[in-house]
Amino acid sequence: MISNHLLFKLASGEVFGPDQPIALKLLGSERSFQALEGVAMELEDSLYPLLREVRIGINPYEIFQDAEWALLIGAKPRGPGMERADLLDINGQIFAEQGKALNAVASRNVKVLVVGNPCNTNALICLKNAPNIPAKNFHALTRLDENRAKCQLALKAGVFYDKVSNMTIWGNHSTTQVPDFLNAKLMGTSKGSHQ
Ligand SMILES: NC(=O)C1=CN([C@@H]2O[C@H](COP(=O)(O)OP(=O)(O)OC[C@H]3O[C@@H](n4cnc5c(N)ncnc54)[C@H](O)[C@@H]3O)[C@@H](O)[C@H]2O)C=CC1
Ligand SMILES: O=C([O-])CC(=O)C(=O)O
Repeated sequence: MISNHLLFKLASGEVFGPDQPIALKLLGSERSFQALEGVAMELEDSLYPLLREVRIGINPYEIFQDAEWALLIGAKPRGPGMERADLLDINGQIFAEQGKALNAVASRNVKVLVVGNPCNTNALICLKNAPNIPAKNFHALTRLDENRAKCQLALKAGVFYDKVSNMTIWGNHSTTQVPDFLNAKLMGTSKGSHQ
């Protein structure tokens, strides 16, 4: 679901800008390969001026060859009653394998963004399996939590969310996370002193 949204933003230039041509190499699993073929056709049908190549496959050692950016999304999502940590057994292996493949064939300066949950732990697993890529190039997608906290404060205060600033989140993308709303500011004033 997430990839389907992101791919069309990447192809249209919304992510890397209107002057940056892009080659998309899409890694799927055996089970999802038919769906992947469909997505590739939709991308080709769209004739995006910046989209120079679409390639699909299920072997990370082929798909990650010379990659400059690796957006690691493909993984199992939570089911009802599950915590993100419950996905570790299933998804952890995926990111160990993908880390090894990145280490072997990607650009030495590849930027890696791990989205699949538990994203912080998976990012660490990926990093540990890719010792030849700088650790600073690995990120876990926790921006969602900052956005979420900003939106919740804005809704509560009845203001648009551009009026919320200084909102920080600490910790994992998980139930142990601490959104620091005490230091957040609403319309430039501290939340604590705002009426
Ligand atoms: N960090 C964050 O803020 C967020 C993270 N997530 C996580 O992102 C992941 C994807 O979520 P959705 O797109 O909603 O799931 P989805 O189930 O709609 O799509 C996942 C896709 O990954 C594919 N896949 C599974 N194993 C794979 C592998 N080894 N290699 C390549 N592809 C593989 C599946 O066939 C499926 O097409 C989940 O782990 C979810 O928990 C979801 C929302 C926010
Ligand atoms: O809740 C989930 O499992 C998906 C996710 O990470 C989020 O929306 O924060």
